[in-house]
Amino acid sequence: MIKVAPSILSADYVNLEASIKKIEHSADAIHIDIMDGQFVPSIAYGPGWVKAIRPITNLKLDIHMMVENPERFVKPLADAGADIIDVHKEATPHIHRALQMIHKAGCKAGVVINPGTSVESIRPVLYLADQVLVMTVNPGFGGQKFIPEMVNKIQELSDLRKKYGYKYDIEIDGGVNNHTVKSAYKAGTDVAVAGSFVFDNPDPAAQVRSIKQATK
Ligand SMILES: O=C(CO)[C@H](O)[C@H](O)COP(=O)(O)O
Ligand SMILES: [Fe+2]
Repeated sequence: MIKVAPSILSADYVNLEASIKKIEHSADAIHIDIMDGQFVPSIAYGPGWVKAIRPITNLKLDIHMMVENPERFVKPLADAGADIIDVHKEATPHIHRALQMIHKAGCKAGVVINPGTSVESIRPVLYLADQVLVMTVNPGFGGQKFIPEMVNKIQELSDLRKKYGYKYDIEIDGGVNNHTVKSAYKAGTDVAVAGSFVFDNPDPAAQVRSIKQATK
């Protein structure tokens, strides 16, 4: 069964703790999107939020940095209590160094690729990755439509993992619901991020369970 990391980009910002408590027993991690208004048009969250969220849940915190030169925020995020830090290949000329910095800071390291970026382009750093996040929408906003063509990349990553014994988890983010998750799971996805499908509903925990149920 797939693991689910609800994205709090779609949660109730004023009652964030209550939103988190609703999914705490059905989810496997919390996905926190950090947006800088440069790499993506929106602005969202930051290390201060991670620090505030850390003590209110035991769930792992999966931090998706949509930030130019993400190296700047690795240490502040690790100090704030991040478990996994995901950096975009497109956001730095030094993706290898960024992943090394994340490990040095004591966190798991994720590499993220946009819909327009190939698996081939991150081949040289796959041996360093604890997670590969395949964007299934263009980053920056919740509530967009899943791009089915991205499933080929999941298959490619799954094949490479098998062939070379890599240890990364494959995560997807964007437009995930209890239908779109099916083909992605079949191709080898381990973790599904879901924002609007989970939180734009009066029963977020049931939504998380329905994603899991769809992959049983
Ligand atoms: O990184 C993201 C957008 O850039 C998000 O994680 C986003 O919250 C996904 O939302 P949805 O499940 O509604 O597509
Ligand atoms: Fe995300």
